[in-house]
Amino acid sequence: MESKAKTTTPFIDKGLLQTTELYKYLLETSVYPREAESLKELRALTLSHPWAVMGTAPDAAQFMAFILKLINAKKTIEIGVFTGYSLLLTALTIPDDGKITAIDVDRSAYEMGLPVIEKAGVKHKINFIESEALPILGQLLMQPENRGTFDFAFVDADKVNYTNYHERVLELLRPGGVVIYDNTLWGGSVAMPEHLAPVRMLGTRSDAIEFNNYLAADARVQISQVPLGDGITMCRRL
Ligand SMILES: C[S@@+](CC[C@H](N)C(=O)[O-])C[C@H]1O[C@@H](n2cnc3c(N)ncnc32)[C@H](O)[C@@H]1O
Repeated sequence: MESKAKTTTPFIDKGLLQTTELYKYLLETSVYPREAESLKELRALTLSHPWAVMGTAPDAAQFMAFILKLINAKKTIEIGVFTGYSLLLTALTIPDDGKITAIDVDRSAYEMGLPVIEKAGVKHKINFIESEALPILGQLLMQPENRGTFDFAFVDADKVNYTNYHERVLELLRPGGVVIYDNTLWGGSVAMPEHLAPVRMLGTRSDAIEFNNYLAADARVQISQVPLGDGITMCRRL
């Protein structure tokens, strides 16, 4: 009888980030020494928020700044602002006449980081919209001047909607534009057997697994899964 066992593609194990020490080394050697003072301040301020863990990881953010510069991003959108670490990073990186449409249901967290953003002199680049993201994306798409005009998007909100965001963001991006999704490895739980994954992670774990498979099969984008922070997936619109 034919075996039903799942075949695995042979692979060479180059998984490097196996220890907390290695992650600390990466942060302390390459990330913190190059992190802007205002970003350090915002990160420190955010530690007093009960959901501080939600802030974008500085190593992933540093990579995001690299991409923003590489593609000369000027018109960007962010879904999921929280206290504004990734927002401030984007605002510091794009040119002075660049614009960020930033959407979050929670204005209070944004307001916590706002004094740091103001002090950094980049608030004029930000249009913060307090709302559920999907209706705003729908409104943006109704205006023809927005379609295919965004250089960059960062999506870091409710994972259950990532597929919905992807469909809309792709219509906003210009060809060659980039969207980055955060938390696509969800604490490593995507590769754990379900019974071993912490119960509190199960819902988002299955959202992330579904979304990762969906992106892997999406011929409209070039993708790269980058194991920085909590896992980010970079997609370039073809
Ligand atoms: C992981 S945090 C974002 C972290 C942020 N990028 C940073 O660097 O600190 C997720 C944010 O998404 C927001 N959010 C969750 N669901 C949302 C939705 N449906 N529409 C808009 N924002 C949402 C939450 O209020 C929260 O502030």
